[in-house]
Amino acid sequence: MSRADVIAYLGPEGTFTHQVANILFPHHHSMPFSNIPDTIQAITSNEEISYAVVPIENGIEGTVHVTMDWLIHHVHVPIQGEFIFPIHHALLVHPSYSNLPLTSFTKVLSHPQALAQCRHFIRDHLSHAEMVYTESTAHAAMQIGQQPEEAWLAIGTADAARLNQLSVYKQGIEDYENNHTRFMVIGDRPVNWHATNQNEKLSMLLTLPADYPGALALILALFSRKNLNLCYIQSRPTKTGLGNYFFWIDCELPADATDWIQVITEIKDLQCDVRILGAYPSRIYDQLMKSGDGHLIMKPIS
Ligand SMILES: O=C(O)C(=O)Cc1ccccc1
Repeated sequence: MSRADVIAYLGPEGTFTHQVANILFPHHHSMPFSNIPDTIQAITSNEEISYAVVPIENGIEGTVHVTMDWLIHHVHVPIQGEFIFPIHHALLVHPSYSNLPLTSFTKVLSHPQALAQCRHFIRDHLSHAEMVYTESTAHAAMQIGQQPEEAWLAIGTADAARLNQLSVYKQGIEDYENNHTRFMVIGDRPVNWHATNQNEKLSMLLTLPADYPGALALILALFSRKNLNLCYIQSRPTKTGLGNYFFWIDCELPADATDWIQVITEIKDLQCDVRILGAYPSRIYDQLMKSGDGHLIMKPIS
């Protein structure tokens, strides 16, 4: 199998990331990894893997810190694309317990992001149950499927219910209706998403010079001067000491944007360290279209 054939995703089968990998790469083989660091690391450690798909940000719970930190500190492989996907959580149960009231369940298992996105539901209906964090939602589904003697619940996808012979106790338990997660595609080669302009977003990591009052404000003004729209900014610890941060910044790149290279030069002139994390296309699930063979494909941008 050649390097370009396999997509790494946060597994096991039936995770949200698996759904995204199938939509983005319908003709590729995919391979599950048991946690986010292993999924990202697979790009450098496993020759078969050409891209890794991982969640990075959610509209309710915010940044997936482990993804961001792994890309900052451990694997220097560029971002090649982003995909925004709607997230609807289902409450999953072993079929023998599907008629029990919620008060009978002693544990609710899921990925920390999923539990956090359903916090209101859990507070209102499952405050008596112990919350158990798992590496992924499908991992939680698998665990309750393997322990039929326990009255436990999992939060995850309806796919995970089917794959683990579970029932859906309740659908759509996320706290807010408009729940989307941003997934990143990491790899060494650009993706081919039928775009006329491949680079629509730019991600970078900045380290501000020490003792330079107003450095961040000056940098943000440089983007503004070139009319580059910032869409995300997040500070993350450098892990070298309290108070030391990297700034992860995303900006939009309009079709005619050539100014960004100049902005980077100007940022560096302020004694700032800049690492480009990727210049890449961004796609939204709701704007996909069906191809001739029934697969969802990326619409060409106009
Ligand atoms: O655990 C999963 O299914 C994942 O793909 C991670 C995740 C968890 C919750 C929302 C979006 C992605």
